[in-house]
Amino acid sequence: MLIRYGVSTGFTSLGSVKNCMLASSAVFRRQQFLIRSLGGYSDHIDSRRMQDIRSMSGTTFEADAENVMREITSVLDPSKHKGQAGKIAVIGGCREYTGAPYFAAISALKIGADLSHVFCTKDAAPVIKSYSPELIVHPILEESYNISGLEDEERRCISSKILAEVDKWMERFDCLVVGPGLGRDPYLLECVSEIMKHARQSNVPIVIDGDGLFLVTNSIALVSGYPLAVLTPNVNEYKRLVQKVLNCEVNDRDAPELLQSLAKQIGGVTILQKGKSDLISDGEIAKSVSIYGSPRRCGGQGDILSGSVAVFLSWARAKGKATTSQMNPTVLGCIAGSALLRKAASLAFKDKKRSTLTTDIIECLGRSLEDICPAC
Ligand SMILES: NC(=O)C1=CN([C@@H]2O[C@H](COP(=O)(O)OP(=O)(O)OC[C@H]3O[C@@H](n4cnc5c(N)ncnc54)[C@H](O)[C@@H]3O)[C@@H](O)[C@H]2O)[C@@H](O)CC1
Ligand SMILES: Nc1ncnc2c1ncn2[C@@H]1O[C@H](COP(=O)(O)OP(=O)(O)OP(=O)(O)O)[C@@H](O)[C@H]1O
Ligand SMILES: [Mg+2]
Repeated sequence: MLIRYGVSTGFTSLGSVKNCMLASSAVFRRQQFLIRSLGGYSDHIDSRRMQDIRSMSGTTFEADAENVMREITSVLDPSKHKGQAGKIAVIGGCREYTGAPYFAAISALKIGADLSHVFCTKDAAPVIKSYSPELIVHPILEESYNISGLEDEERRCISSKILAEVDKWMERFDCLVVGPGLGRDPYLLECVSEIMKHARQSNVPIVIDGDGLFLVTNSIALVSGYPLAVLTPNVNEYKRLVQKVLNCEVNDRDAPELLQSLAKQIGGVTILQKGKSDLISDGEIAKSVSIYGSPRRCGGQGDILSGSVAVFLSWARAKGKATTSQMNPTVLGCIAGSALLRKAASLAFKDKKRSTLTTDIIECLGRSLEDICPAC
C-alpha cells in the first residue's frame, strides 16, 4: 500500500511546510482526531509521540527495510553477463581527499555491482588506483591551480575535453555518485555541473553527496525537478540546504515534515537526511530507517552510504514494476542503502569497538547483505 502523509500531519508551525498541507485528506482528519483524543498537541511534543500517533493512525513511518532489500536485491543468475548487476561511476577525488571516492566505489562493488568507475583529478588517480585494482580510475578532472596562467579559451577547451571523456561512458552507467571527496575548486565544480547536466539529459540517476551537495546547494537548478536525483546530506549539508531552499532553520521537532517539504520544493528529488535515524522523502512520502548501527562516527560512513544507495537504486530501477512496492526506486534505494550500512556498522562495531574504522565497516557489507538475502 502506498502511504502518503507527512506534510499533511499539521504538526508544524513552519509556514513553508504549512503550504504543503493536504488538510482535506482522510489521514489528516484521522490524525487530528487522534491528537484530540490524546489531549491535544503542544509545541513541546516529541518525535516519539509523533510516531506513536502516526502508527495509531495506520501509517507506518519506519520502513520495512529488510523486505525492501529482499525485494530489490539483484538475483545471482548464471545467465547474466557482466554489467547486469550494475555499473556505477563516482565523480570525486582531488588532492585532499582520496579516501571518500574509494569508499563509495569499493562499497558499490562489495555489495554486488559488477563495475565501479572513479572520475577524479590527475593527482588523486594514482593514489586511488593504489588502494584497489578493482576500480576503473579515470584521471581526467582539473583543479584551478593546475591550469593557472591559461587563457579563457584554453580553459574552455580543457573542460570540453573532460566532458567528452565522461560522455563516452555516460550511457553505460546505471548511476552516478557525485561529490565524495570532490573538493570545492570553482573550475572543477563548473566541469562537474556540465557532467551533471549531461547525466540528466541521458536519464542517468545521480546520487549527490559531500561536495556535490555544496555545488547543488549553490545551483539548485542542477537537480530541481529531476526525479532521479538523490541527495544524501549530513547534518551540516542539510542545514545549508534548508537555509538556501526553504529560507528557515532546521528544527528537530518537525523533521519529517520539513524534509518532505524540502524534497517537494526541489521538484520531487529524493533526500536521505543522515542522522541518528535516517529520514527519507521524495516529497510524497517520508520514511525512516532506525535500525541500530554503531556509536562510532568515524569519517567515511556517508561515502559507503552513497555507494550503497547507487547500487540498490540501480537494482530497484532494473526490477521496475516487478516490485510489489509502489514506492519510487530512489526511495527504495535509500531505504536499502541506509539499512545495509547501519547493519554493517553494527557488525563491525561488535568486533572492533572503539577502533572501528570505515574499512572495517566495508568488510562487513557482504555478510550483512548475506544475512538478509542469501546468495544461494
Ligand atoms: N577519507 C576521506 O577522504 C574522507 C573525505 N570526506 C570528504 O570531505 C569533504 C567534506 O565533507 P564533510 O563531511 O567534512 O563536510 P562538512 O560540510 O560537514 O564539513 C566540511 C568542513 O568545511 C567547512 N565548511 C562548511 N561550509 C563551508 C563552505 N561554504 N565553504 C568552505 N568550507 C565550508 C566546515 O566548517 C567543515 O570544517 C567531502 O568531499 C567528503 O566527501 C568525508 O567523506 C570523510 C572521509
Ligand atoms: N548519531 C547517529 N547515530 C547512529 N547512526 C548515525 C548517526 N549519525 C549518522 N549515522 C549513520 O552514519 C551514516 C553516515 O552519516 P554521517 O552523518 O556520518 O555522514 P557524513 O558526515 O556524510 O559521513 P562522511 O564522513 O562519509 O562524509 C548515516 O547514514 C547514518 O546511518
Ligand atoms: Mg559526507
